[in-house]
Amino acid sequence: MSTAGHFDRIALVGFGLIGGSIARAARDQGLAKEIVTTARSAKSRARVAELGIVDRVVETNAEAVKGADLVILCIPVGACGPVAAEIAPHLKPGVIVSDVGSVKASVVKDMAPHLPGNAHFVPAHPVAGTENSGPDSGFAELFINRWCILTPPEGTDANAVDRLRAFWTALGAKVEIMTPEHHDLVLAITSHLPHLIAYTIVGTADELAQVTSSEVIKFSAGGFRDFTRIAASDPTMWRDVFLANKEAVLEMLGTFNEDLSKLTRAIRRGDGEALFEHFTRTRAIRRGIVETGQDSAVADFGRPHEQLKK
Ligand SMILES: NC(=O)C1=CN([C@@H]2O[C@H](COP(=O)(O)OP(=O)(O)OC[C@H]3O[C@@H](n4cnc5c(N)ncnc54)[C@H](O)[C@@H]3O)[C@@H](O)[C@H]2O)C=CC1
Ligand SMILES: O=C(O)C(=O)Cc1ccc(O)cc1
Repeated sequence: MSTAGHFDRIALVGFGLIGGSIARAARDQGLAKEIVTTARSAKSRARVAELGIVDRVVETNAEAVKGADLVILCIPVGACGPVAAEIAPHLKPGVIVSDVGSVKASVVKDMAPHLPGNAHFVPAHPVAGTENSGPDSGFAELFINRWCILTPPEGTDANAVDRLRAFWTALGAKVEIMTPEHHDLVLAITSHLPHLIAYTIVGTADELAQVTSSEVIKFSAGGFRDFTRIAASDPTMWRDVFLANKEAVLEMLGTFNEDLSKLTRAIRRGDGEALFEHFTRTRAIRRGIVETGQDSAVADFGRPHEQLKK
């Protein structure tokens, strides 16, 4: 089939938020003759079958990938290496193998050694998501107007990269290519550190002696409420992200702590000028994001398709 972004058989290993969203969008856009997915427990297989989005739901990853032209691992980054080893003997020659992990260098390092020479490995990260997980959490519009970053290792077949780019474009995403290392540095500051800060502050508020938990809930209308959404994100996924992107996160955390110390000092010294100057600069950054339409990734979760396109 030569239609851009189309594959005869797509195998999704993992049917959670991202796997389920890819399945819904690919089906809506007619991007595959057949979509197969893995669901490991009998309960989740029954649920995925009931949803009626994919053509087949199977128990093992080996069975899912057999005969597939595009295989996408939609599982926590820590599971990508072992799953690559598990599926390798069952891959069709010429298959494109990809993933959706939030960290890229570790996924490349963990997966690449297991994949056969006749498979094309094109790692990907759709920079789009929510705090929800599981088979019911996905939606077809998730990737519309969001970035999807591809990090193909040097020497990857250009045609395979083009085909995966066309696939993500057909799902509604804007595609950019960069190295895994650069991806991990950028995402450490734009995604991983914000999640760590949210996990920290919600935990801190929960442990306060002077303020009760019921007061925290009652008066959470300010910034705290936004942090609680992020801090509700999947624990397995985020444990793996911080273990896998350790170096870049620690580097960004060092800079963050220095900047936090500067603001702490300004508050202690009553330096209103320093605070005002800092807040003015950050307000301009937010306004720049809004003007270029980049804020929708945060603001649009859960909105119906028609609103998302506006
Ligand atoms: N949640 C988000 O907002 C985003 C997540 N990502 C990345 O997408 C990947 C998947 O995340 P979600 O879909 O959110 O998670 P999820 O928790 O909704 O789904 C993950 C699925 O993988 C399955 N799974 C785990 N280990 C497996 C294995 N060894 N074999 C087969 N299935 C296995 C789980 O049973 C579950 O169904 C992660 O690597 C994450 O970093 C990327 C962009 C956004
Ligand atoms: O829920 C949110 O605000 C997110 O930031 C979603 C998200 C989580 C992980 C990613 O790698 C990309 C996007």
